[in-house]
Amino acid sequence: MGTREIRYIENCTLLKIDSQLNKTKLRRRLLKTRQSMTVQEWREKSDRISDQLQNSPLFNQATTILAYFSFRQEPDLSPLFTDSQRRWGFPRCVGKSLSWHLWQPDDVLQVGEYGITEPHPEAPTIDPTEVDLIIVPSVACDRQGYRLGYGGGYYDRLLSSPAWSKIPTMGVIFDFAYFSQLPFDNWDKPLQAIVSETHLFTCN
Ligand SMILES: Nc1nc2c(c(=O)[nH]1)N(C=O)[C@@H](CNc1ccc(C(=O)N[C@@H](CCC(=O)O)C(=O)O)cc1)CN2
Ligand SMILES: Nc1ncnc2c1ncn2[C@@H]1O[C@H](COP(=O)(O)OP(=O)(O)OP(=O)(O)O)[C@@H](O)[C@H]1O
Repeated sequence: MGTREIRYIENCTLLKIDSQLNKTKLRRRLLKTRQSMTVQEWREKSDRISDQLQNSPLFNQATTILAYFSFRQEPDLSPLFTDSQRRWGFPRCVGKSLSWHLWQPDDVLQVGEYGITEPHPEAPTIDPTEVDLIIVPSVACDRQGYRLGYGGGYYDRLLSSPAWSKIPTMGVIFDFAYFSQLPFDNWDKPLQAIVSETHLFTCN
């Protein structure tokens, strides 16, 4: 291999490390901002996000929706989960993957890995062919639909697998976490839409 190729590979490696460092720094800053919201501000903004969702065609056309239980002051969409016209699925962390289970109000919940609320492992599982929409919890999103998560790669892996990759995805954030451009890596898969308390963005 010539010097030029070696330099190219070194530069790619450096760019990759740099993007990871930037992601880590940005993640830390945004999580701090999110957790500095008062509970009242969090409740009000979360409810406005639920209203925005209910105005979106992707949401209105969906019967089976994958969502999440709010953790670390993520937008709390739980008022929507009582809508009995829809089927709601929630994730359990199983090793490096997510397993998806149906959940209805009054079904038992438990605390899983990372302290996140999860459905019971024996709750009925959901197959990707049944899913109309994946609501993706995000630390930040950008105009192109790129997303910053907690760094576990769970949604990156899910959305890169053929069975799941065709399902429409919608990122959920508060306005302060919307950017024109986030650092991204070659494994990141852009989202189709993003919802915040004031906007419903369709990504290119
Ligand atoms: N509400 C909710 N549920 C979710 C997700 C989410 O983003 N939100 N996930 C979306 O993926 C999965 C959980 N992913 C997570 C990944 C990492 C950490 C975490 O605490 N990481 C440590 C660093 C760990 C390390 O360095 O290895 C940290 O941030 O301190 C938490 C959740 C599944 N369930
Ligand atoms: N398709 C994939 N297959 C295998 N590993 C992957 C894949 N996508 C991402 N990863 C791994 O996951 C790790 C986390 O990636 P990244 O920092 O982009 O996470 P994130 O998007 O913030 O997290 P999450 O998806 O859990 O919310 C990376 O170390 C990466 O190597």
